[in-house]
Amino acid sequence: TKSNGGRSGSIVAPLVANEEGEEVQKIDVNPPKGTRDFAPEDMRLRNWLFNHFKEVSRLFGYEEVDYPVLETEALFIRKAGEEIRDQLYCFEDRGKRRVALRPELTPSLARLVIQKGKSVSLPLKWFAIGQCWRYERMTRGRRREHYQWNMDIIGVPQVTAEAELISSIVTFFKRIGITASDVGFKVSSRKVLQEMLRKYGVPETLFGRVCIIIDKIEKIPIDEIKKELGSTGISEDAIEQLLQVLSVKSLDDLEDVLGGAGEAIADLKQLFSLAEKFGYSEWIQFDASVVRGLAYYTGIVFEGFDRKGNLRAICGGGRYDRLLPTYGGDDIPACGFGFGDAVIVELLKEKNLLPELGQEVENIVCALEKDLQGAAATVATTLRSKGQTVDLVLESKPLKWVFKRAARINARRLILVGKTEWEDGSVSVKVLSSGEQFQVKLNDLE
Ligand SMILES: CC(=O)Nc1cnc2ccccc2c1
Repeated sequence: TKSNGGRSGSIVAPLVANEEGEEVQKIDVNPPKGTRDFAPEDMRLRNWLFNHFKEVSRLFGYEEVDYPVLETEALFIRKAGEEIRDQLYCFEDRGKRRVALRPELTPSLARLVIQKGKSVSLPLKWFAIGQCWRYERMTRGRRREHYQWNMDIIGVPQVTAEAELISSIVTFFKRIGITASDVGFKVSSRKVLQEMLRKYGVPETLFGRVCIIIDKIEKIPIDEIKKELGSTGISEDAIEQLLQVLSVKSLDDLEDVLGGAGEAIADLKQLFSLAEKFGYSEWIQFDASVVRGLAYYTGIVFEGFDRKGNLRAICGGGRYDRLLPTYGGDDIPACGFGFGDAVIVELLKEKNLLPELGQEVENIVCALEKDLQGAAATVATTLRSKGQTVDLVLESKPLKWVFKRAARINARRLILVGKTEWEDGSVSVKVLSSGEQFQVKLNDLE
């Protein structure tokens, strides 16, 4: 294979002749850089995963929504220095409009909630599974698209909302065989930072930016973090105190630093007590260093991690009470999470929990001679009308070929349409697992 993954891009593609004998460029049959095809086997795994997402969302009473993958660029323009902004897949369309492929779903949710206005009654519990995009300049071979499952609760200010969201993710993990010894949730609240910044007189307007810088605490050297914080105008002393509070190991220690009166402590205590009631205490731990990399979070934030520490965050979410007003919407509280389709598959591979999903067809129907092709079509249609899945052999093929195909598509039964049987409306059936063979009237076949 060529160094560029077989892409014809820069290397001159071989010339091939078309029907008219003209020399044409062989097209690049690979999908665009950073994107994936879903051939049948991949699509079966994707559907298995998404069906679990949907089943959990239904269990929790959430309604499915969706939005265009294309949005105005303005929906995602935030000045907090987020990576998601630097990698926005944006362009000018033919109408000279600035547009973008969505990098996440939450802004679209906010837009739709505002659009619906008074016509919807709160609280709203919505879920979506949508493809999200990013454009990385020097793509490090990283993907430019992934699918995200989102669940959001709009209109509930209490921490019971965040507690329920975490419960839905725990429910999902349990369904696919992931346990609390495989993964956990780091939980904190951005109100910790908010209260610290207030204590040091740092203007609220810097809140988002400070969070984004601190989210990089494990990705870039601490001196770089301090430098970036300093460049926002925060004093050295305040920076020291901030970083100090982020290394606090327990809620009690946090209470010593913040005092017991603040909302951060109250929220976190309530969340941990609700975790008990939801039955997922063993899944969550307080971790003051969790801030998440999206500017709009304002309260509880959480992220799912693999306890072996080999993988990036599995999922993440939190409260975003100020997002709707930033788009000119009413002051409606909200919280939600995003769960990508990539890391979870890596985790399942590591745990050997990937399901074995083969094609499943009940019947393969085949005419034993050319002029019975119509009869075979009738047999297939009769079975299909009874809800039976049928692979109809569409051209005359030797029996050997039919048996091979039957095995490949994992058919349960082979239905042969032969001349003599068909004269009295019968077909012959071969159960492929047992080899059992019998004749039956078509109308008695189910
Ligand atoms: C592990 C992975 O595929 N991450 C990923 C892939 N594509 C994205 C596209 C948009 C935003 C975030 C993305 C994140």
